[in-house]
Amino acid sequence: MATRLRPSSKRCAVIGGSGFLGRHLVERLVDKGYTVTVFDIRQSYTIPGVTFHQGDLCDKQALLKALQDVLLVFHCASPAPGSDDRALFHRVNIDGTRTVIEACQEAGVQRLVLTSSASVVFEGTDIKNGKEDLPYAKKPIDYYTETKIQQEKLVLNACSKERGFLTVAIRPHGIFGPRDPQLVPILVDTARRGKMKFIIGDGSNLVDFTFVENVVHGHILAAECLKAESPLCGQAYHITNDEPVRFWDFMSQVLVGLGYDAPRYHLPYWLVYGIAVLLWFLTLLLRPLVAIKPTFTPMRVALAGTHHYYSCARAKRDMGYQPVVSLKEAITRTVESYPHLRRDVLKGAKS
Ligand SMILES: NC(=O)C1=CN([C@@H]2O[C@H](COP(=O)(O)OP(=O)(O)OC[C@H]3O[C@@H](n4cnc5c(N)ncnc54)[C@H](O)[C@@H]3O)[C@@H](O)[C@H]2O)C=CC1
Ligand SMILES: CC(C)=CCC[C@@H](C)[C@H]1CC[C@H]2C3=C(CC[C@]12C)[C@@]1(C)CCC(=O)C[C@@H]1CC3
Repeated sequence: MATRLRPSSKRCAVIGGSGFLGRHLVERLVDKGYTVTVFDIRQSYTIPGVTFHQGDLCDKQALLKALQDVLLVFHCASPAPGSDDRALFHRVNIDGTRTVIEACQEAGVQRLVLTSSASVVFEGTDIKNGKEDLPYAKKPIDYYTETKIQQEKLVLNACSKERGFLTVAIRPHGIFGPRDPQLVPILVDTARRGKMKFIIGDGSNLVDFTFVENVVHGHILAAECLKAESPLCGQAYHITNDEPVRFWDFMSQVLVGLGYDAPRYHLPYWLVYGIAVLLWFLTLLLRPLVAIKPTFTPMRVALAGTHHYYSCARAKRDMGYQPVVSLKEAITRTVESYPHLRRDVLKGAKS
């Protein structure tokens, strides 16, 4: 008679494993000796030993196939925050997460680690050293964030010691690092279009930017500490670099590192915010006629002009979290990883 081997605790699945964070997570898990299955709607790379399942997380049957013999699941899939497709956010982040939970429970998964976001408590006004007990935003800054709130609630409420299904949510903030398709590319594109000359507000607002390897470290620690008797069950944890930095200093360091000028001229915060809101209304009105994507959305202006940094004391206390890469080293490594976005290289390519 064939005997079925017990699933190994070092076998895991990463839903969204083809994305920026997901791929870094997969690489670290492989380094640490995990056997990894990736589930994603696209496959963007190959790594020996990593199995890929291409599918939509809203498809329970496809998920069930990928989750066979898996005891630990990381869920870091989401549509990109820049999308304005509300139906897609709802379908993937809310309905899809419900499907992920059901599939995990049916497949006998024991631990689910969700990548949430620190922005679930952000309403566009200052947050200084915010703790996890801040209430969810009543008026989330955009629809993406609204669906991240619902997603986090679904995952945390599904935690059940009785059923042997444990869940935890990691709330990173401002993830950056090599291969990030958002932060540095948006910044460089804005600079190249001559729109990075201005500092919104007085430039003193502190923000968390978190190096991707620290976010990965937080996820793996959470997975390894998530046990029935641990305080992590059904809880959310901020994971940051624990080094809040002036938003405009961070932007300037990246820009100057890539050969661009740092922004210099100040504009009043409320003026820019007001213009962004007006532009947003205009794009809504004109949507049936033309699709415009403004650089200055209210959300981006709020992110650029307010304090938003979070305490990771809870993660330090409950899982012994400490960032593994300092902000200084993280910025250097990130800048070095984008040689193709350097001003001299892009200029050379044009001429
Ligand atoms: N990048 C950031 O600064 C922050 C990101 N987060 C969260 O971290 C997670 C990962 O973000 P990133 O790696 O930056 O995004 P990403 O866009 O690089 O990766 C997301 C992945 O999810 C996959 N995906 C999307 N819809 C899917 C579906 N229906 N079925 C299967 N796979 C699907 C995509 O193909 C992609 O590979 C997301 O949940 C995001 O909300 C939270 C805070 C900050
Ligand atoms: C800490 C945190 C949550 C960062 C989020 C990352 C992105 C939302 C930022 C990456 C590049 C930023 C950026 C702006 C806003 C925020 C980002 C998109 C501006 C549009 C703000 C207004 C400007 O003057 C230009 C900026 C370009 C870069």
